[in-house]
Amino acid sequence: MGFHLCSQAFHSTPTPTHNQFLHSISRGFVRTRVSNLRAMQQEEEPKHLGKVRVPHVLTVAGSDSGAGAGIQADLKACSARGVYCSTVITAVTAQNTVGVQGVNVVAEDFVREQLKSVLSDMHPDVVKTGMLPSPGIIKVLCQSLKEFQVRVASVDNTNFVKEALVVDPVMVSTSGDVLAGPLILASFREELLPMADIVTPNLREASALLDGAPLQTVGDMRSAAKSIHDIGPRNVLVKGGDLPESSDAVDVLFDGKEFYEFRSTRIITSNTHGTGCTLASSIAAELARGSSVLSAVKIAKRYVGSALDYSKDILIGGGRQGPFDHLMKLKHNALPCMRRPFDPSDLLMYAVTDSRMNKRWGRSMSDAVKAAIEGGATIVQLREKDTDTGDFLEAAKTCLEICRRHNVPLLINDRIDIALACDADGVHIGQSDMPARVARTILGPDKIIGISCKTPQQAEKAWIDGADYIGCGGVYPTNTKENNITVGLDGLKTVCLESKLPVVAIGGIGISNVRAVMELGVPSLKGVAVVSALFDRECVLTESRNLLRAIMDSTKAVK
Ligand SMILES: Nc1ncnc2c1ncn2[C@@H]1O[C@H](COP(=O)(O)OP(=O)(O)OP(=O)(O)O)[C@@H](O)[C@H]1O
Ligand SMILES: Cc1ncc(CO)c(N)n1
Ligand SMILES: [Mg+2]
Repeated sequence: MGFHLCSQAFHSTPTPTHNQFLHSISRGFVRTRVSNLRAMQQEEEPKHLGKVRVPHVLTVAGSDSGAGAGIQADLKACSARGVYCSTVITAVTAQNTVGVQGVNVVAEDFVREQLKSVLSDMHPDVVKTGMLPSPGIIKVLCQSLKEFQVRVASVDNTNFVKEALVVDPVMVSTSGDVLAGPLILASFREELLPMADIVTPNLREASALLDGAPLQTVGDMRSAAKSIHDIGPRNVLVKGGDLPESSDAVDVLFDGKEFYEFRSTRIITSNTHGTGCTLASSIAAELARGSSVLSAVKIAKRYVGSALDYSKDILIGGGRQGPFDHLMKLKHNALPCMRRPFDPSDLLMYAVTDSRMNKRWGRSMSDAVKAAIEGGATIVQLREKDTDTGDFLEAAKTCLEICRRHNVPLLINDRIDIALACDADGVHIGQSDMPARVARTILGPDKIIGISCKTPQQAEKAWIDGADYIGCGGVYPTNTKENNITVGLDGLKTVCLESKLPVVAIGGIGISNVRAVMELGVPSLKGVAVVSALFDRECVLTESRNLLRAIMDSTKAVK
């Protein structure tokens, strides 16, 4: 009740919006005129100065308690595509991987109130509809769209356009559950479809919208698309996810003139719950970002295919049809050995690989890594300057398995692409590589970033840019790096004293001089990084054991 009292504020006539402005202008000028208007609004309202308007989809759909389809799928798909998503909920379903156990329809007046709240204030670029459980709710929706003058701009397949209406005529899900009965067919046909820029029925829904004859071939999908187009929507996409005996997942688009077939390899998986909602909301997201219908469908289909492929082997629920992972993140976090946060003491004995040395001694990258870890390496960096990218990636995946088994972090030198592709724990970058701040944005908040620094100024910048540690050197002359200036023990000490980040010393360090380095005794100095001392030797395991002992002895001596 409290909410209803508060909502009084909304009951005044809405102020003129850019929708009303758009209403008065002709097709084709939409893009420029919208931006002019936005500029005008920003001039009038200084509070908008310096702010950016983000692409925005409003979804009008049902909630799925299992969160694979419906509103939840729409939110995740839009977020994955970098688009804001507001939500008007039409029904709450009790649903899981087994099926739909119950449906609670939201009162028409309250659907109207939600629509008013969003449309009077937030101006979405695209409205996408999903489950509309009653003819009354469809009526309310169509009235609100008209009242707030949504969908007054036109979409054609060449211009960039905003303000589109995407209708996913949810009736029967892939699991066979009926989400909206035949009563709503007439409302779809008579009221909503004629307003739609694109409608996206699956096979059963396309058949229900027509004469009920089942669709069994791509030819049937084409004729259905054409007949549904006659009802009024500008574009029809008939989805073939459920086409029997098809090795491809084929969707057919008809724009009133041409047919387009979108084919992708069918992913063999039972995690397909919500593919339809996801496809429609990602089409809406791409339209909101300014794509044409054709490229929106192409990108959305590619996105659904990648998410299904990524999610093939995830297990959620015990039913026939599981959800998939829209953000493509879950699997990484579920590996048998959970990743732990970076701990500066990981820097104690830091092993850096070198492909030329491994070649010289006839060992693979993964054999070298395994021996170093078994000898006590506390962190590993793959530094492969002359290995082909494909081979590097495969070797990195193998090394990562070894590292995870031993709970040792694995970093990649320079190659952020390789680190992302194999989901390594982080990267180590130099002063002339990708700027650390950009690397942090790409890699996200969790990955470890280390930066090579020779001066206190560089160490300060590394801290500001969000690095986790710095590597300081060369401490001694080394031949693993050409033209490298040697900073010496004094240079190392100066940087360590100033650095707010933990430091690992690097450059020409081995069993003979490690004591001199560790005996500097500066608290930020956490360990030594070594290349030749481990890998340019006959037995990596023995060298690692001996070096670790020397490091431990010298740290004890300091204490
Ligand atoms: N196994 C699969 N592999 C690849 N793409 C698929 C697969 N299943 C569905 N798709 C694609 O997913 C999109 C949605 O199609 P689908 O026919 O499954 O919709 P839907 O039945 O409305 O979905 P749902 O009811 O499960 O939400 C289409 O682009 C389709 O080609
Ligand atoms: C709430 C809801 N909307 C749509 C679908 C279609 O998959 C579903 N299963 N549940
Ligand atoms: Mg399906």
